[in-house]
Amino acid sequence: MANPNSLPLYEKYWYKHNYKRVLDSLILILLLLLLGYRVMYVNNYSIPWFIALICETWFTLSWIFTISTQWSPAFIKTNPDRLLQSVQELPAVDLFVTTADDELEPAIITINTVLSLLALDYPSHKLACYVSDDGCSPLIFYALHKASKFAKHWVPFCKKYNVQIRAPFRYFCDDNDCTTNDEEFRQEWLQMKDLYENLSHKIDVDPKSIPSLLEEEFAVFSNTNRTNHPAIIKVIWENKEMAEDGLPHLIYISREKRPKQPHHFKAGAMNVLTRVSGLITNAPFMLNVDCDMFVNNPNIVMHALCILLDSKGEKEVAFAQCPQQFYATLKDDPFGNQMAILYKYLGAGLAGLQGIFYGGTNCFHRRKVIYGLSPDDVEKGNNLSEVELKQKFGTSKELMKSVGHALEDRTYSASDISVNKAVEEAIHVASYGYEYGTGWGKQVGWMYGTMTEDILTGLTIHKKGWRSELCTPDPIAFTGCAPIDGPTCMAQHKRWATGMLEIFFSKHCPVFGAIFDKLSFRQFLAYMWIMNWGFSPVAQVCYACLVAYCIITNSYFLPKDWGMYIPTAIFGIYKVYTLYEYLASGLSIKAWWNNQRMSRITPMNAGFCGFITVLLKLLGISNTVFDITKKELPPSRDDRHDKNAGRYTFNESLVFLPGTTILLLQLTAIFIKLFGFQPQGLSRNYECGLAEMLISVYLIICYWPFLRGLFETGKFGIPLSTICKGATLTCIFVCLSRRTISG
Ligand SMILES: O=c1ccn([C@@H]2O[C@H](COP(=O)(O)OP(=O)(O)O[C@H]3O[C@H](CO)[C@@H](O)[C@H](O)[C@H]3O)[C@@H](O)[C@H]2O)c(=O)[nH]1
Ligand SMILES: [Mn+2]
Repeated sequence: MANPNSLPLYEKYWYKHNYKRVLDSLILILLLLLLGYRVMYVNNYSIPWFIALICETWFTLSWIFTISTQWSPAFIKTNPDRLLQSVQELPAVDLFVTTADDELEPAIITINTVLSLLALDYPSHKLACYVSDDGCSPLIFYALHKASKFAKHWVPFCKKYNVQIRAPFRYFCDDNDCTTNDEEFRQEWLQMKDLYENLSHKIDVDPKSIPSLLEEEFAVFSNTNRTNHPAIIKVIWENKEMAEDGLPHLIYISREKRPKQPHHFKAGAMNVLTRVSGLITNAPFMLNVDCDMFVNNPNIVMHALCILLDSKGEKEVAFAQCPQQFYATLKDDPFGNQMAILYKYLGAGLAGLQGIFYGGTNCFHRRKVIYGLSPDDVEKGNNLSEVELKQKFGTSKELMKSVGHALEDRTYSASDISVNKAVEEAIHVASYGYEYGTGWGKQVGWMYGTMTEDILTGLTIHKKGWRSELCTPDPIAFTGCAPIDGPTCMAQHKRWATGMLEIFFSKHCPVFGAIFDKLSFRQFLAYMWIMNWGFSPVAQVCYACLVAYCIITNSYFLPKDWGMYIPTAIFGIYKVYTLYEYLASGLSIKAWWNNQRMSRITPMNAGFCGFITVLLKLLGISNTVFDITKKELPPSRDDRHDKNAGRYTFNESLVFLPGTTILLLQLTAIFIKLFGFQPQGLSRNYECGLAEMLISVYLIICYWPFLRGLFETGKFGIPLSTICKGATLTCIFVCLSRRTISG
């Protein structure tokens, strides 16, 4: 407990962005004006008019979500030096890492993340690292084994020389040579580099050869495969003496999986981690990271605890989320997925509301909040009866006891813990049947039913009235890898769009949260902003089709007289304004343009497919799955200058079909117009004008990577089958459009 009289452990400051408010409002006024104009003047009750009205109304709503979210940005400053004075004893923190596939998530990446966690600047006996492996991979287990041996040298080295980047692959990457005169350091540095290279060679093995390498340890992995195996929990390293400068416990967990039994993807893995750690260390705080997100600021636990242990924060703040940032990124953000501007404005905007969304990784949670406690319950403590505990948390007596402890803020003392004894019970709570009929995934833990368990879990917490904080120390807390190819970016975005819609069409919909629960109104609008990742693609696709339709049928949907100034002004102001934001953040014009064009490409392909996927799910035709994002080590120095780095790539996936179709449609429309194949005979006032043509050309420019893809082969080309499907859809569209006017 923090001393209530001490100085605040963190303070909040507000940005002054008056110019931004003026521009945001100006665009909103223009959008409303456009809607007004449409209703008053271009009102011809035609289909294009109606579709345009709906799309533009949606764009206006989207803009309201956006400006409300970024209206009052804030940031916080943490004071870790005050922390030690204000608490008697630092609390324990459990560290969770999830991995699920040793091919898409190479073992070397996972162990680097683990090593960076083991080397955190925090008393080691207060930390315990749990790695959940949903792939049940002996390779990951073997690599962790080897990594824990290396850690015995690595962790003291980092602490002795106060190394900042404690993931060895980044520390020893080829831009980072040892250039010091300190001979002792040089020697140790070289030795460490050698040890690390040795480690990476050792784990770079054929997974099939692992059994012989692990011998008796391997017995548990025999006859297992990733979808059919019992729970495996192995203590790889135990800090038996509970030494402050030793190594934290390191525990490997692969929860039980059986064919056809739902396992709820990452959320399921997180719940097993929560239960298993509850039995072993039961720390009041839990940090969770994805396997690629290593620690970039070794002091981060202290910063996060400033928020969570502050006398005010303790009562109000449920979790401290650090931004997702990326290392060794491609220059100028060619895939528009580095999210720098997003965090800067929308992240800060959320920080000024009820709080940042939970992002699935880089987040410090309070265990009791994950166990379902609301701010009102805090004073009361654990008021659950045994029956309720059993109903919510399952039948394990040991677990119920540990939950009771957590809810009452009573922590285990070091002597309570016998890691090996707890493992037996842990295997029980990691079995697939354990959750059956309990509250896991519904009332407590990470929430089920969506591909974006992070947003839903955060929403459930905010709905109870908790707040959250964005923790942005310098240097930044964690960095990970951003996808560097077209298909991976699309798959990731499609999953997000799908997940948002799954939440929206469930009983967890933020609308109910605002009406019946304690979601503040503007936080609700912020959640709508992110839910819109699933809806706005539909409006965008309709608009794009509408443009082509008008050109093909020689009709119009945009104003012809002075009214044309309204959309022109919206477009112009928006472009200049976003460009300014990029330049002011030190980003390039190219980065701005890449993001502009990707904000047309990604939603219209991945987002639109996400929408269709959810539609199919709602109709009961198919179910949604979590496609894991491929993680790659950053390219070496030579490959980085490869001229193809950052070029858009494609694969056979249907996710590229909407974009291909839209491009072909625009090309066909322009062709029809240029060669005069449009139907004639309408009065000039009703004909398709320049404006429709310009939008169509703009879309083609945005789709430049696809246009190139039409003529390329290999991974840079759009597969012929996708082109054929796109062409067929285009023909159907053109024929149907013509029908509407002749018929
Ligand atoms: O069945 C599964 C599937 C995934 N994971 C893990 O979940 C994490 C996130 O998966 P990833 O493929 O890296 O997804 P991203 O798109 O990079 O993840 C973002 O979006 C996810 C929600 O869609 C969040 O869970 C993540 O934290 C957030 O970083 C990884 O560590 C995986 O190993 C599992 O443990 N079990
Ligand atoms: Mn990721």
